[in-house]
Amino acid sequence: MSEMNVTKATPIYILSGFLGSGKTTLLHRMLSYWKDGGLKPAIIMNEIGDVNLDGILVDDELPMTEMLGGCICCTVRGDLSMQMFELINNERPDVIVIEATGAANPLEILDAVTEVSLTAKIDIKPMITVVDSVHLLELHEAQKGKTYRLMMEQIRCGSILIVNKIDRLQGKQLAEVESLLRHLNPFADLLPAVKCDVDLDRLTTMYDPLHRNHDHHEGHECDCSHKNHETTDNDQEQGCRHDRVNETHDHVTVYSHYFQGPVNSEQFEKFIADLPRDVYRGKGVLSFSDTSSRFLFQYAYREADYLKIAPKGNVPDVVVFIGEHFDKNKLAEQLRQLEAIPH
Ligand SMILES: Nc1nc2c(ncn2[C@@H]2O[C@H](COP(=O)(O)OP(=O)(O)OP(=O)(O)O)[C@@H](O)[C@H]2O)c(=O)[nH]1
Repeated sequence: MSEMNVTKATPIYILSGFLGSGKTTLLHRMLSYWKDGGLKPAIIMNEIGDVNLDGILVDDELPMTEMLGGCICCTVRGDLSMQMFELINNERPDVIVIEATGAANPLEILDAVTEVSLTAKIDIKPMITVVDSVHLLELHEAQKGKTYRLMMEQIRCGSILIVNKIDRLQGKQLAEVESLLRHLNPFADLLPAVKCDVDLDRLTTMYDPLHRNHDHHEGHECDCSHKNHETTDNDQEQGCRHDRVNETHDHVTVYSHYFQGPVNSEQFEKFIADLPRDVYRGKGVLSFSDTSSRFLFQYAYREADYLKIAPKGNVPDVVVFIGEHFDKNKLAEQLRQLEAIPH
């Protein structure tokens, strides 16, 4: 067993939410909360532009990695693994919080973050989406455009929805926003707030950390302006897609399994072949009891791929699965059984 297998997993919080919704406001609250609790948080800030104005206000003593000039869900995505690996190894933070750009597609961020599981032991916490309640109501009225579609995506992927800026709502508008959010994402917890002032004890402990909501049929819809997406007549169609999506509130689950020891390759391949259809993505680094090399494992659309690798440093043996509604306890049990087989 490598040393990494016994080190504690670093909790990772992902803050999603549309531009100006209040992510940085929440980030500051979370950082103060952890610091007051004697913990060392680290920050990964992502900006599409080349300057990180939000970062200027972050306490100098806290480790911060700035990923500028692109969106972590697409253009600078490849850098995330390395940056997070270095942050964990060099700074040994107690917790990492990632503030994504408002234009980022949340499932793509999740996919990028799970890649880090292959090099460092991490515990991906439920995604927190900050919703600008006023902006949501406005966009919902129009029900079209990329902004609306991306906001819907961020709402669907959040396990916790912070219903922010309620000071700017009037009359029955809060009830209206809450009902809309419950309709769009019946699985999430709603936390109404002004300036993201929520109970952080609750925020950091609530919910099953491995469950999220998502409909993956939507595909990648990053709204980064630098990617030159054009607004088309299809934007009207996206309003229709939104209705379709509402019928299928799929519940995205991530399961990371850090192996205690090598497993038999044929049995592992059989386990993969028998994976439920609801598991649609897998990746990992594996040591097999019957091969001398280690392997990088990839799984997508029911195709598995194994590539011989010789990773440098303490790379854990791990597999990560992303899917909808699959029973992660069952997968965990099956993998434990594979580990228990004598070789
Ligand atoms: N009225 C009101 N304003 C708020 C609230 N929360 C945040 N703001 C303001 O909204 C603006 C944007 O807040 P940020 O926390 O920077 O939002 P963000 O999501 O990080 O913004 P980007 O980094 O541009 O994506 C700031 O001027 C905040 O002071 C709120 O509950 N009510």
